[in-house]
Order: sequence, then structure tokens, then C-alpha cells
Amino acid sequence: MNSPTDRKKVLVFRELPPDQLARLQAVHEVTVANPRLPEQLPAFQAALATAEGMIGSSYPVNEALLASAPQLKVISSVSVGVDNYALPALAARGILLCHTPGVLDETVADTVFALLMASSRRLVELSNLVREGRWTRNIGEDLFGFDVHGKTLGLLGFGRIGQAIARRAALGFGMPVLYHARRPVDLALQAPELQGRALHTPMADLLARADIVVAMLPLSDSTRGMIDASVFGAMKPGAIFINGGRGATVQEDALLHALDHGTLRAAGLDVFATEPLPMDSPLRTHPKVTALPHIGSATFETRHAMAELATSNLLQALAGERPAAVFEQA
Ligand SMILES: NC(=O)c1ccc[n+]([C@@H]2O[C@H](COP(=O)([O-])OP(=O)(O)OC[C@H]3O[C@@H](n4cnc5c(N)ncnc54)[C@H](O)[C@@H]3O)[C@@H](O)[C@H]2O)c1
Repeated sequence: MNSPTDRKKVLVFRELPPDQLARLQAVHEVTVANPRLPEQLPAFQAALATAEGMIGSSYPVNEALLASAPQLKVISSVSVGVDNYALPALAARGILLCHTPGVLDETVADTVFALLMASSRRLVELSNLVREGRWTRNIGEDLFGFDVHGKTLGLLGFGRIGQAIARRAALGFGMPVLYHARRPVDLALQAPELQGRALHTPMADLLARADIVVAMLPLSDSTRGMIDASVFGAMKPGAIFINGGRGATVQEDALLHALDHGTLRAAGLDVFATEPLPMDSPLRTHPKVTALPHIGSATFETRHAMAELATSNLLQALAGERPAAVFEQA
């Protein structure tokens, strides 16, 4: 156990699994307060005043919040995406930001592939038909799906998760993969199994050729609203669109227009501009949309692995060591 002077004040702002909370409590003075729960907000605000470390996710850590946390040295996010954090303010204050890359890639890629399959083969719609007692004759063409194997996949974003999706597509489903990213990936070094199977492609060319377009982009100033009417308009007629990255990279009005008046066949969405999805969002009940409640990484194993990595990051940072997964601003 740390000596009393080494014990730092830590604020846990989203529940951690008991074993990870115990690791923190063994060495630091921990307050658990979830600011999303009105009854815990005062405790959260009080703890901010003295916290040196914070750990949690899915809550906007903006400049105003940082101003109430004068002692803060490190934030450990239990997520890979860092769009909830005021990055310039963190950099200006020298506050370290850690995240959880790597441990969720395969699970998120599984989720995206499930959405891709569900959207192409109309799985939710057809499962509902059985469930609701409407399977009264052999199904006809009006309910046929669209093959996935052998089709061309266009990936917007080809980072850790994009590459995990590409492996499933290229190696499992024989799909040629085109990708658009900030820079080409050295496949020989990073993903040798995708050499000759995934091609860095200009966006316009990718959109014209892909049968299925998957967005796996982080949300940043450069990607906010990037998937707009011109992007949907440039997609191949009958294309399917999947978003597993962040909702606000897509202009949802343009998506709806492409579904209702354009040639987009279907959309599979795990993420939305506003979450939870508002009750009045037309995406919620749209017949061509398969919508999931942001479950990309939501399995027992992966959520635990994320919490474990985030806890290790925080413990290392508070001990003055370099954490395993520091978010590096580009
Ligand atoms: N649905 C979920 O539950 C879930 C889970 C995990 C991650 N995510 C989201 O997925 C994102 C990607 O995760 P990752 O680990 O693969 O990230 P990563 O940093 O490894 O990869 C990001 C990719 O996006 C590309 N990119 C970034 N800005 C771009 C731009 N302006 N134009 C073109 N390409 C651009 C990069 O070049 C890179 O290929 C995360 O930031 C997070 O927001 C969602």
C-alpha cells in the first residue's frame, strides 16, 4: 500500500468492475460519482476540486469541467475514441489523456460485421416477420437479400478496427477491400495478411466501386459531418452503408434523404449524432435501417479488458510512469 503522501485523489466517473475498483482503492483515495445521475452530481463536482486522476467514459470533459479540476494530472478514458475530451485544453494544461486501443478491435469488428450481415440479408426485418406470425408462405423476391461474399467493401478509416473488419471481409468472405484513410498503411509491416487484398483508394473512386461502405472513423474537426449528401450521392446505386465509428461523422439528414429519395439500399448504424437516439428520430423506425444502441465493444470480456487497461493506465500515470496507452494528439 502507498504511504499516505503517495495516495492520490482519484475520481471514478463511470462504474468500474469491482476487481478494477479494488486495484485503485488499494493505492489511492477513490471517489465514485456518476455525473449522469442527478443524485451523484454534487459528489462528482466536489471531487473534481481535488482530483489528480479521473477514470470513466461517455461524459463530456469540456473546458468548464476542467476549470473546476485544478489538480488534475491524468484522465484515463475507458474508450478508444476521445471525442468527449477538450483536447486543446488538456494539451494546454499538460494533462495526460489515456485510452484503450487494441483490446476492443476484434469485438467492434464483429459488431460491424454483424450489422453488415443483418443489413444485407435483412435479418432483423425477417426475424420480426417470423416472430409476429407473418411467415405464412414461402418468402418471395420482395424479401430477398443481397449477397455479402465476393462484394467490394469500401472502408472509410483504416485504423486498428478498420483493419480488423478488412481481415474478416477479405479472408473470410472473399471481398476485395478498398480503403480511404489519412495516409496509406504499410501493409507489409502492419497487416501482411491483407497485402494484395486491401487497396488505398481515392474517396471518389472508392464510393463509385464499393457495394458496401463502412465508416470506422474517429470524430474530430476533420471528420465531423464528413459523410454528407455528396458522399451518399457518389455511392454506387444499391449500396449499403454501415457506421461503426461515431454518429456525428454522418449528416443524418443526408443519410435519410439517400434512403428515401436516393439509391441507398440499407443502412446499419451502431452510432448516432445524438445518443441515446431521440424518440422522434426517423432513423429509429426506418424500414431500411438496422439500428443498434452503440454496442460496438459491449461484451463481458471486452468491457472488462477495457476497464483493466484503463485502470493500469491510470495507476501507471499516477506512479509517474509512462502508461501503456497514452492518446497522442496528431
Ligand atoms: N461503435 C463502437 O462502440 C466503437 C467502439 C470503438 C471505437 N469506435 C470509434 O471508432 C474509431 C476508430 O477506432 P480505431 O481504433 O480504428 O482508430 P484508429 O485511430 O486506429 O484509426 C482511425 C482511422 O481513421 C482515419 N482517419 C482519421 N481522420 C480521417 C480523415 N479526416 N479522413 C480520412 N480518414 C481519417 C485514420 O487515418 C485511421 O485510418 C474510434 O475513434 C471511435 O470513435 C466506436
